[in-house]
Order: sequence, then structure tokens, then C-alpha cells
Amino acid sequence: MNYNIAVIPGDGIGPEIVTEARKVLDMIGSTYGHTFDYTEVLMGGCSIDATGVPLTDEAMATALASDSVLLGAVGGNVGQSNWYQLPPNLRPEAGLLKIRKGLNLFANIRPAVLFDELKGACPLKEEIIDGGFDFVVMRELTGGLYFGERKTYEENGVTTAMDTLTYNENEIRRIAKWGFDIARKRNKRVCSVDKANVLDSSRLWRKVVKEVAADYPDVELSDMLVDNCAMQLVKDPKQFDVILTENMFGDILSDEASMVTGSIGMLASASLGDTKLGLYEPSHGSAPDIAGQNKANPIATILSAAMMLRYSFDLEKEADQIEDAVKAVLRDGYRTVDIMSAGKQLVGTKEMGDLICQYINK
Ligand SMILES: NC(=O)C1=CN([C@@H]2O[C@H](COP(=O)(O)OP(=O)(O)OC[C@H]3O[C@@H](n4cnc5c(N)ncnc54)[C@H](O)[C@@H]3O)[C@@H](O)[C@H]2O)C=CC1
Ligand SMILES: CC(C)CC(=O)C(=O)O
Ligand SMILES: [Mg+2]
Repeated sequence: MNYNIAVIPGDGIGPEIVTEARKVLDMIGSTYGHTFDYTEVLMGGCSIDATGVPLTDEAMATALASDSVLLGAVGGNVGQSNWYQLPPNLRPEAGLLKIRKGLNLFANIRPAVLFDELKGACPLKEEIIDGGFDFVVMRELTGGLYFGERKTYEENGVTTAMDTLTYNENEIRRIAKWGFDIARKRNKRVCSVDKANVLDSSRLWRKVVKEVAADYPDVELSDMLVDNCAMQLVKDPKQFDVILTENMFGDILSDEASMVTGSIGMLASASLGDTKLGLYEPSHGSAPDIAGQNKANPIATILSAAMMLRYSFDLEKEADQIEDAVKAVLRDGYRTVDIMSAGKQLVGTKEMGDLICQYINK
């Protein structure tokens, strides 16, 4: 089969990690007789430099016409630049928000799995991670605070800035169904995370999630406040199967979840909607502090490419083979610097990609 993939390398480490994911896709393609045709698309800071905007209409049209989208990361240097003072629609991240909304990708799946091979890189105590853990963060992706009305205004000589967090019941219902459907294929437990003790949007969230739960009597539902969840993730990650939550809470909790798996460089992600067209990207950002140094861990992007094969193209066997190759490379002791521990062999971005390709055919 032939598949058309829109590729968005983006900024910072984006081009380096996407190169490795493409190598792995090509290796799996040549093994199974699939062809992946790539069309490169600009988004983020590189698009602003070239066109003046973070995502052009033409780039969006290319993504819409593709079978699937592979993304590295976008964004500038948080510590050292004034990027945050640009108007919201001109920040590199605005391209990402626009493409998620434009492709109607409201369901973001971020699997947090502790590979046996990486227990040494996990900061949690041995008795906590004994037996490993495997949960997913199911994050609503096109609503909430990142898409609400915002403004900065002067009143009585005082500058005030405002962001709004809005959800309607339909947006909550459709993501809740995704959460319960995924739980049904896993260990049948949904933990819905909100801030219903304070926020009206969370009170509605909790009510609608309970209504949806009535259609899934085989799935156990629990509710948890987000501050407690942040704590429980490091106290006892094994308790979770599917964490169902809104956009900003899911953004923050998934970064925390990544660290208990060993590194942010390990956490893959799939953004999906009502069609087979999905956007696949690592959960991390453009990591400007290590860009261009062959230090970035490409595994989150490579595992995201495996998710593309599974969710957009129904290529289960091929996706399994990539995941097995990643585990085998880790089992044999190869590590990028973010997951390095004593007695292991340090490799760079490119070498990690090459190793995973070699192990696909072992
Ligand atoms: N999906 C996206 O495109 C995202 C973009 N961003 C943007 O990225 C830029 C940088 O944001 P930060 O807050 O620094 O977050 P970040 O995720 O880029 O980096 C945080 C820390 O994790 C490390 N790190 C990230 N990915 C890594 C990898 N694959 N291998 C090894 N180490 C890795 C970085 O070196 C850094 O120390 C910002 O402009 C931000 O808005 C942030 C998150 C997601
Ligand atoms: C633009 C941000 C919402 C990107 C991000 O941090 C994420 O999706 O994890
Ligand atoms: Mg994030």
C-alpha cells in the first residue's frame, strides 16, 4: 500500500527526531512492502521566519489532504527569548493549536508505559514501580483554556490579562466516549480528573462523564481532583488505567507522567478525531537547549510513528514490530543521555534511530 504523510519537522530538535522516525517508517515499509510518501510542511517558528505566520493555509491544506501527519515539535527558547510577547496568533505554538482544531483532533492519547528495561531511569522508588505500570492519559485537545477567549486590557491604569476555560456538554461527551472505549480495550478503569470543587466547567465535566459511564457498565469510573492526581501519579502510578481529563490538566499531567516512565523523550502521542486522519507527535516540545547536538531522544517520535501505523493505517503487526525493536534496543543497553544510567552505552539521536532500524530486521 502507498500512504501519503504530511511531515512537519518544526523547530529546535524537531527536524532531528523526525528524520529518525522517517528512517524507521521506511525500514518497516521496505520490510512489509508499503511505501510512505512524505510532503514536508512548515509550521511554528520556521514558518514565521519564511512566511510571517506559524501555519499557512497551503500548509493546512496539505495536512488535510494527507493520510496522516507526523510532527516533531514547534516553539522557541522559553528561557532566552521574548516569543511570549508576540500576539497569540503569531506565536509558534499557534500553528499547532490551529492544526489540531482545523483537523478536528479532539482526542489526544498519551500512553505512559514503564518499560522493564528503563526501571533504572525512573526516579520513583523500586517498591513503587515493582511490576511496572501502563496507563494512558486521554486528553481533550480542542477546547478549554487554550481555545477560549483571551485578552489583555487596561482598566483604571492597571493592565489585566484574561483567559477563559469553556466546555460545552457535547465536547465533554465525545471525549468521554473515547476514554471509555479505550478503557474497554484495556483494564476497564477510567479515572476522570477535574477541579469540580472550584470550576463550573469541571462540574459539567463530572456530570456528563457520569452520564456517559451509564452506557459502559463494564467499565469502572472514579473521579479525582487534579491536584490530588498530580500527587498520586508519583505516589502510585499503578493505580491508573485511563486518566480522562481536559486540555490543560492533560497537558500538565502528561509531562508528569512522562517523567515516571524515565524521560519526556519516551512519551508518544496520537491526536485523533472522527476520521482516520491523525496527527502523531512526541509529547515534548522543541527542546532548544539541546537542539542541533545529536542529544535528543527520538524514541517518543518513533513510538508516535508506530501509533500512526496502528490508528491511521490499521498496520498492527508493523506497529508491534517497531515497539518490539525499541524494547530490544533498550534491553541491549543502548541509551540516549536523558535515560542514561550506570553500565549502559550512551548513543546519540541518529545512532538510536539507526539501532532501532537494525533491530526491526533482527
Ligand atoms: N508539541 C509541541 O510542539 C510542544 C511545543 N512546546 C514548545 O517547546 C518550546 C520549549 O519548551 P520547554 O518548556 O523547554 O519544553 P520541552 O519539552 O521542549 O523541554 C523540556 C526539557 O526536556 C528536555 N527534552 C525534551 N524533549 C527531549 C527529548 N526528546 N530528548 C531529551 N530531552 C528532551 C529538554 O532538553 C528540556 O530540558 C517552547 O516554545 C514550548 O512552547 C512545548 C511542548 C509541546
Ligand atoms: C502548545 C502547547 C499546548 C503544546 C503542548 O504543550 C502539548 O500539547 O503538550
Ligand atoms: Mg505539553
